[in-house]
Amino acid sequence: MNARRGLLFPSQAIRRGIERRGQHMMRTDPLTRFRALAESTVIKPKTLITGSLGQLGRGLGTMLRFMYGEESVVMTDIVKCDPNAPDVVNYSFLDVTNERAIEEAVVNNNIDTLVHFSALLSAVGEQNVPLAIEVNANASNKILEVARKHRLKVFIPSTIGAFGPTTPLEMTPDLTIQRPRTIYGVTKVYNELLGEYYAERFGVDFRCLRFPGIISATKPGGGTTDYAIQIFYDAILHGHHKCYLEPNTRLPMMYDTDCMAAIVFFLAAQQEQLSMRTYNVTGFSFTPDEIATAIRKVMPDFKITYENICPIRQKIANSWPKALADENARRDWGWHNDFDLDSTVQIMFALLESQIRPAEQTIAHQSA
Ligand SMILES: NC(=O)C1=CN([C@@H]2O[C@H](COP(=O)(O)OP(=O)(O)OC[C@H]3O[C@@H](n4cnc5c(N)ncnc54)[C@H](O)[C@@H]3O)[C@@H](O)[C@H]2O)C=CC1
Ligand SMILES: CC(=O)[C@H](N)C(=O)O
Repeated sequence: MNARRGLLFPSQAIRRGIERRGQHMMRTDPLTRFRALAESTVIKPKTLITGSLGQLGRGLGTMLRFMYGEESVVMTDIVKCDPNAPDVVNYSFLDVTNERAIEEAVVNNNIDTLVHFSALLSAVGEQNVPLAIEVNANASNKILEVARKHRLKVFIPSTIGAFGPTTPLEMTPDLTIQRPRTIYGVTKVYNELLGEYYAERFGVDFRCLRFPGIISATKPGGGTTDYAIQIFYDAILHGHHKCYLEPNTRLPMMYDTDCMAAIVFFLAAQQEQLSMRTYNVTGFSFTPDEIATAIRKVMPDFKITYENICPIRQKIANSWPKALADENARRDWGWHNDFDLDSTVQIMFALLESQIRPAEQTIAHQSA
């Protein structure tokens, strides 16, 4: 499940991704929105990202650099980073289970905003429950304490995994039953409640978005929605994806750039605009059968088969919302998504073709 570690990673930088995203965005205009937001921000944020070498961290680091400059981001994680990785800047080791180390990084870098991405996702969390509690819950106590002491804005993402089988699963609202049955979900509900408590009790500017599965041209970290990324790698490399979920499993998803937009626009919103601290945001919903149909519009011979259903991930997926209601985010701070399923398929093919094909050509050249 930790497939990202040994597999293709976006090599020729996110720079190329940003350019391509930019071309694509000209149609829908978010790049202009990002620029306009940056230009209208008088005091540029200085952000420390934990778990920044994961699926979401590199993209956010790139977006923040693009908006606020090279020195606006400090990227941290516990894994070794390729010194030539063009999408990683100002990188240092930071284990979020160590409160003193978090505090030192904040003080030494004059940080005003913490984005806390470190986590074990839903499937890997089930394989190591004590570690999931340590990283997903106990580390959040430390992050919030540092935020309280140093008066930081703090963003901790939540997830559709914070809901469970007793939640109304069609158009799930912000406030509803939350009885998740995974350790991932339990710790995410804890984060939501603890952050809201710190906001109320100590005035910490805590902000949280419940994301659906995020689709990006970066390898995923061991979740239930990972198939919706792996399917593109498999399509390009093999023309065939063996899906671990059943064909009619409907889940909400969102394209990467919309996820980054949600974070930067939510963080830039004035506190008075926010009627809540934890909002749902979403893109679009589909089943494995439906994404396969969308891929066939680009690759008519693409095949999907359902030979290796994963009982753990299937059970988790069955307990998650099929679609999220996000009208509160839309109303309060102007959230909207720009990407639908078809535009996500198009941009994923464009980005992954440029990652994978040159790598294949290099290998062919070396072995000739
Ligand atoms: N990717 C998705 O579809 C979604 C992600 N989220 C949330 O967004 C956040 C980021 O997710 P991803 O980037 O996908 O996760 P990921 O699994 O790709 O990355 C997590 C990172 O945390 C790091 N980490 C683990 N233990 C650590 C420790 N002790 N100290 C510091 N870093 C540590 C890992 O090395 C890894 O790079 C997570 O909180 C996740 O719950 C929420 C909903 C959807
Ligand atoms: C939706 C998520 O939180 C994540 N992608 C997972 O599947 O665990």
